[in-house]
Amino acid sequence: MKKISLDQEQLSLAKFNSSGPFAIKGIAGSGKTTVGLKRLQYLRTKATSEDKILVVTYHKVLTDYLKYLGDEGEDIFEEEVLDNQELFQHKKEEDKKPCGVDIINIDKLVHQYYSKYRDLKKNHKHYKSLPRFTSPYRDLHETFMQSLEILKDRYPDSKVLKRDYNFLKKEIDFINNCRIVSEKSYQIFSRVGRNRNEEQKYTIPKKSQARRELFELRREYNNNLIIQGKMDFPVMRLLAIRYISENPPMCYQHIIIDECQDLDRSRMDFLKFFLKDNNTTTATFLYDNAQSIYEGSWLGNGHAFSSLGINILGNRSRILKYNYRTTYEIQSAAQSLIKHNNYKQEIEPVMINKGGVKPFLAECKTQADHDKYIIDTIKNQERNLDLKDIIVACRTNQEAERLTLVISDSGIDCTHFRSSQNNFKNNTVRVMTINCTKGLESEMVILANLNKDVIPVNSKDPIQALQDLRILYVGMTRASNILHLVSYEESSPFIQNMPLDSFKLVDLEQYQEFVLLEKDMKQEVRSLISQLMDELALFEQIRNEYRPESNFQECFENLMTGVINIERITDKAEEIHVKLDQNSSLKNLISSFIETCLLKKHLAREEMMKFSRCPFKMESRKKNLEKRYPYFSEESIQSLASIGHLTQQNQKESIDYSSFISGFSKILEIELHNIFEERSYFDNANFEGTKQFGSGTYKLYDILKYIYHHVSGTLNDINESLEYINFRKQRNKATHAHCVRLEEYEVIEKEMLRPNGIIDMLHDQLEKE
Ligand SMILES: Nc1ncnc2c1ncn2[C@@H]1O[C@H](COP(=O)(O)OP(=O)(O)OP(=O)(O)O)[C@@H](O)[C@H]1O
Repeated sequence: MKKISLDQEQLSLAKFNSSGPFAIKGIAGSGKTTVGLKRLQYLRTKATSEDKILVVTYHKVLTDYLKYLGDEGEDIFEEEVLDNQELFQHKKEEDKKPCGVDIINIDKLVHQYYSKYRDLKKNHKHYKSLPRFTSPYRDLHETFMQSLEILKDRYPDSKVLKRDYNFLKKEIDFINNCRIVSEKSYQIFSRVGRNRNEEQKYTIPKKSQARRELFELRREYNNNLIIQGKMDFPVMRLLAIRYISENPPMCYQHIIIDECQDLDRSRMDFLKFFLKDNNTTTATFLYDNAQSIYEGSWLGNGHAFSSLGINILGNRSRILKYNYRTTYEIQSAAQSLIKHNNYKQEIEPVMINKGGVKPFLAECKTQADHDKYIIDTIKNQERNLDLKDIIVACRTNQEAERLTLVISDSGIDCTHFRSSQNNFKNNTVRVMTINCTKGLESEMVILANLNKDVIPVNSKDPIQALQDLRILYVGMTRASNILHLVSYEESSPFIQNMPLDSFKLVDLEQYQEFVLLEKDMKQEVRSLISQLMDELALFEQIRNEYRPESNFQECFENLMTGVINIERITDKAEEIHVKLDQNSSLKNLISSFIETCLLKKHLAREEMMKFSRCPFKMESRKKNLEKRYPYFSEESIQSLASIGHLTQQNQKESIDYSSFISGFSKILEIELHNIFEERSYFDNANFEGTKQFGSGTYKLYDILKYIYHHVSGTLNDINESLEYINFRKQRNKATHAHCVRLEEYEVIEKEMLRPNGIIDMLHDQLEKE
């Protein structure tokens, strides 16, 4: 498991040391759960052995995931937790044993107390037949319809009671979930988050006869359930609360609640009973309203903590806005989903440093094509990813069940993750509903069955549509590197509303072509691409490392301008290498550069050309390139165009590799030189300079992208090169956020040179040799 070094803000939140409630709001991937885990570690080392800590999540799957992270990740953090916090001054020296921790999902906890209530009432004339668990849908539906009939007899002219089952049941659940216990409160209750204009017909006016009838329906239904020995979740929670309000439960010194935007009022109220009543207890709330996916969500629908009697003031409410998880491209697509479907996000995310490939959109014709695409995609990744790094998620459990069978039948190990025990250690593909992916993450996520009328289930119901939009947003933001969106017949309107450039559209025929290639061949192509990337990263690296020394500039420029073909590059490099002092780290860099060049030459010659394709003729190719790269010099355009031309002509024959490389090198030479020129801006350390530098790297990046695309012409899944991702890692911030300050850029640079960075890897490699 990777080591994490928390940023300053995260660390200060993990070690926030005053008692009382404390809220951390943050965008998807900003490290809320990570901070929660660190905070748990911190509180644990500080609390006494009599204390207990409760960690609560909404979903069982997330609970299992946290337990897994807790087990695996005893030392996932780089930093030591500091001592001396006032909060723990009461801790005695001799009491060093760690306190106990309960990690549980909220509904399991509710069920425990409901069971106690059931035991207590086993001889009560009305409550004696309470069931152990919730009843099947069929039974609940039956009781509901009976209760509705009673109400219809009572109010024969009622309009609201003529609404369909889903509408009415949702409203009754809403009343129960919000713990609205009198008709008077219901009459004046505002349903935050509903847009009145568009959803007039879905809102029920305040102080109306309709609300009276609905409230009576709720009473009738709740009573009938209990009398008939049936149970649903909202009523179960009310009974559990009734129990703990009369029989105080075992209390906790600290409570951490992850994803608490999903909790409705009854769950939040329930949890409040578990906090010890003393002046050293803490409650940490971790949440993100953009990921609120349930209608009854309390915070998620805009209610304030104060409405729960919880006061979170001043620096007790903090925001995390740096996205550490996803790539720039995935985050942009998720933002575009939100923007183009008219939803406004509370916190504007800031990308930290990751670049990758756009999400793949595969719009298949039939369900069979859809399933095949998913299977091929998984098989295709087998060499690069473990199966457990892949999540396949869809809207419903029924579809998840079906996909699990289909994927298993193709010989891939795969498990349906849901409410039963979920083992995160097993190396199998994880199939689940998108709701269950909440709080999880994975290298690769395949969102399946994104069809019209599946998501949103009912686009005419704006509340449902908003929930489903957030569900899709949650699903998309689970992917750390690769995201596939797959549909068949007709895609979800959410996707149709997004601009096409948010995705990389999959040409299904070409995809098949790649899938059919031999595994070894694929691997070679990947390795070739990554070597090219390495080499370019190295140029950059050398330049960055020796920026302050003027003689380096000369040396570097010699290296660059002397480039005509690969032999010349290596010769020049060797020349410099000989001249350098034995201890110079530049010497090592150049050694590895030479190694890379030679290796590249060896591997690239044959394979590179096999996979190059370019569909244009020379002149149209040039025009196209000019349009695409308006800031490129004429010479660069000419060279790029001839590379394409050359490679196309030589596609099937043995090729003149050195001409290819000379074109390629020419571009590098020109564009890197341009960047060099911009160094004066960079040295001025002002805003403009950074911007200019940003555009400089952008040029280089675009060349890379072009070459990458070119080399991997037929490969639609251009996601396999880790090096590619690494190389781009530090670029996005300067490229896309035009207002990055120089200091920030320097932080990024340091990050590039951090331990285990590219330089270290090269040194290690050399040492091994
Ligand atoms: N300071 C950091 N440095 C590097 N990686 C980090 C840092 N903070 C968090 N991460 C990583 O970012 C990813 C997302 O973190 P985490 O799951 O805690 O975010 P989250 O805010 O809970 O996300 P979500 O709300 O989407 O579930 C994890 O892989 C985590 O290891």
